[in-house]
Amino acid sequence: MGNRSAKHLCESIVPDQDPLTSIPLSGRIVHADITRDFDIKPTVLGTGYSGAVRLAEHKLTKQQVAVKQFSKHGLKPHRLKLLKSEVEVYLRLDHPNICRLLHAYEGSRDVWLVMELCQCELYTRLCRSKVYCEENAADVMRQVLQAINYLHLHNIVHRDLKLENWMYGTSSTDKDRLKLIDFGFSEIMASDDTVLQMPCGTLHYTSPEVLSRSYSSKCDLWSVGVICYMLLVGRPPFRGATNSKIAHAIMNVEFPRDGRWQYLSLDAQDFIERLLKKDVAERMNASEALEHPWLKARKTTPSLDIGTDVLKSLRTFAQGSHLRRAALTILAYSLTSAELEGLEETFLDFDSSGRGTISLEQLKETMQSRLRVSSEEVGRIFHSFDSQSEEIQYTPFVAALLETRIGHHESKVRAAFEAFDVEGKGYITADSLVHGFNRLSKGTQKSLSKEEAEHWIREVDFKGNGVVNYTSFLAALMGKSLRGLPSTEDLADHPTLRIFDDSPDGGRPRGFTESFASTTASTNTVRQLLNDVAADTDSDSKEGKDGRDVRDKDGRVRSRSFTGSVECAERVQIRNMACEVDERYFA
Ligand SMILES: Nc1ncnc2c1ncn2[C@@H]1O[C@H](COP(=O)(O)OP(=O)(O)OP(=O)(O)O)[C@@H](O)[C@H]1O
Repeated sequence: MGNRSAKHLCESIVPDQDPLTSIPLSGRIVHADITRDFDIKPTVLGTGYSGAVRLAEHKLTKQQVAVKQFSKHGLKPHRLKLLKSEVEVYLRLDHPNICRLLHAYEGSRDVWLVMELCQCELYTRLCRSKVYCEENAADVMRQVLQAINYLHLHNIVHRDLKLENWMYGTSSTDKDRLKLIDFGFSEIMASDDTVLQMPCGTLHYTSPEVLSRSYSSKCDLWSVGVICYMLLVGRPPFRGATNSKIAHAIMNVEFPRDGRWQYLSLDAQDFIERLLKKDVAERMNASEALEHPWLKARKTTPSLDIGTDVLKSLRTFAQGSHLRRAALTILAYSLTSAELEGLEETFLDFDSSGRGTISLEQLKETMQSRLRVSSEEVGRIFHSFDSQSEEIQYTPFVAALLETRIGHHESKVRAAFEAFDVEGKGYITADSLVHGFNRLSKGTQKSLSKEEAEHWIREVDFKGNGVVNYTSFLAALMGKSLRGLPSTEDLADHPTLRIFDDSPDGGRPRGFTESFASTTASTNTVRQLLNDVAADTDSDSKEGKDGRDVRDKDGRVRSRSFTGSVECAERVQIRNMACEVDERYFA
């Protein structure tokens, strides 16, 4: 026994590789103790089978999150299997109606799931209001089914759907957005027709076939029917004084159609009846339920603001550099629903079929009909997402819409930069990109060749010194149109100015314009330096005066180095290039 516990203690629960994103540097998976980054507060947000879920705060950003902790110590094999499955499933999920898993930490003894902080349970709201009107209940059911449809289309069965496992978001626009939590009994099925046997869930919500130990993902639709009945009628459909009486009612008794039931619309009654079918073949699946007239009649018309701003962002994303796309995606994965405010709606507007992902066909349909974009351009935008499947997932999609919000997330932008700056040098190089990507990428995840990495750097390296510092990174993320550098072969015909720090440690010279960012004083300093360069005051370099070029022995224009004025002691190097410093950037 002792040996077995020791073995389980060593077993890794959190995978090395993020199953959700093709970008290995997302930072969602952390093999370290959570206390390195978060302070766990004494506040208990809720308690369940696995223990307390607590409030925690990020040490640097002060962001508040919900943390579920599991001890790996002495777990029985079936608990270990469930825990692994919970982590594996949760890491794959990316949908506006699923509580966002921001990080999975694993230390030597514990695993921590760091989730966005939700506000209150659907259960609590129902207890307060006793019953939901049909309008509100239909809104809840649509959100519930969107999440379930997404899970089932990805061959995931939840197996514990109940009022307590749906929570509302925290922000003002998010307060009516439902989020599914708790994937403790979820399982990834090998295929659509996998037959499951393990009895699990919460009895009041459990389907007859789960009790008979032979079931499919349709068991979730039964639980959805129970939730809907409870919202509209105010009590569970299958009752009994003991567990065996409840189980008997589920297996053999029709649910009661008295009390509030009689006052429900025929559509609402039909909706519940089609979900609470004991015969699985007759029960609606999630996409059929989403098409039911009771929900269809209430579907809000798509918002009209899929407009030019969305189109502009999608275009900038598609035309932007690879580094920008990857960095925005990493940033989006680190944001909570509250921080993505408004963008969820845009995604759901595009996702007209309720799949929880956007296919090329869907993107075409929406962009051609509502934005009048050509089919070719939609194709270009779609392929810029570089998706591994034939669909765009939720977070990469909203990443494309983030450009106007970069300024709101300074600390997270910095974290995204640090993810690329693998060696912590303060700038990103092609080598650090290759190292970062290839250290973590295995199998399906993207690996990066040196050539590709150099190309990524060149696309945003407006200073032309082969590295990307934080200022350039930030500018690139904000979609500032910094002029791209010519390829090295064109340099002789396309003069550029490069300004370098004196590099006393003999290290690689680094563009110092980063410290000038966006102040008038900085602009003036740059201008001063440019003037010094133009005046060419270096007494050792007579050849360069009067506009004459310095040439090497083959007659090619040569770089000149000299020291500027006394006030500007930095060393300035001129290459045979025109100034590529983007004036707008310093304005
Ligand atoms: N992201 C969150 N934000 C705020 N509170 C949360 C969050 N996640 C969970 N909680 C609270 O913690 C409670 C327990 O969480 P959860 O259901 O995930 O744990 P569990 O141990 O798997 O529970 P169960 O016994 O239902 O299986 C929830 O009912 C809820 O009140």
